[in-house]
Amino acid sequence: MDELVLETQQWLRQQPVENLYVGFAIVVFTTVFIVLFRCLKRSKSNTIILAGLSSSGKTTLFYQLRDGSSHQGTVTSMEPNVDTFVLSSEAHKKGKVKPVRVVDVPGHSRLRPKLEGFLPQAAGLVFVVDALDFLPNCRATAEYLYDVLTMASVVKKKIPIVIVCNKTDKVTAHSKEFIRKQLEKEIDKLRTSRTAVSTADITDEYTLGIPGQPFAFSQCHNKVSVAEASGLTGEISQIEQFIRENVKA
Ligand SMILES: Nc1nc2c(ncn2[C@@H]2O[C@H](COP(=O)(O)OP(=O)(O)OP(=O)(O)O)[C@@H](O)[C@H]2O)c(=O)[nH]1
Ligand SMILES: [Mg+2]
Repeated sequence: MDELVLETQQWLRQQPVENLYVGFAIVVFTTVFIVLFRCLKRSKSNTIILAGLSSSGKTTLFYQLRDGSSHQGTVTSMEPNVDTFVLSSEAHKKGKVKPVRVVDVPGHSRLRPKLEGFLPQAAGLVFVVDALDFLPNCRATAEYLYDVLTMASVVKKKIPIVIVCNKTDKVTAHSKEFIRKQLEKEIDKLRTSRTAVSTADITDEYTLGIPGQPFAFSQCHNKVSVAEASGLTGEISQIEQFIRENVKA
């Protein structure tokens, strides 16, 4: 060890002083660059998006995440709710807790296009499904989810998605396994009909799954998981876990 230090010192003495300055400058620049790059990367990726059909419970979940209460009596949202806050469940934690920027995109079909504007900054997307009133909305839910899964930024950035079966406080709510299977079946049907129409004119639409195999969420390039929650009673731990996995503290 000592020999190595001596050899290094000798070698350094033999070098022209300019070389040493240049070497030192390179080390400093690289360090600054790495630190800046990390800061920029981090500051970009604390956005979590809530999307899903109207009435699925996004705004209720938004308030539950922020305030720990459901603010009884939400109405259909006409504008996205955007706020940056420390999750209510983490507010008591001492030390540094990273705030999360949560965007609640209204489910009304005319307001849905606003989703695309938020996607480039998204660290994760929570797709909220009404597990109570699921069957009549199954097709519409699958269509919206299909659109989300084939959006260019979701595919290219591999944005992780959690499908949240909400309203599980009611006994008649469907299980997450049932909802997952129904959505996979419905997306499988959509895949066949949509690729038949599109091939030529829609260029930025990505095809889903593996051709010739029934569609499953596990075939997506981004991580797609399924969870349960109740925005009304505050059972949102699975959503909080998803947020913490994707917005590092
Ligand atoms: N039982 C039950 N009802 C819920 C739950 N979450 C929301 N609701 C009810 O569902 C209705 C719609 O909730 P919102 O949060 O306004 O739905 P949204 O997804 O924001 O709807 P848009 O703003 O139209 O896109 C409200 O009457 C809520 O009280 C839940 O976990 N359980
Ligand atoms: Mg709303």
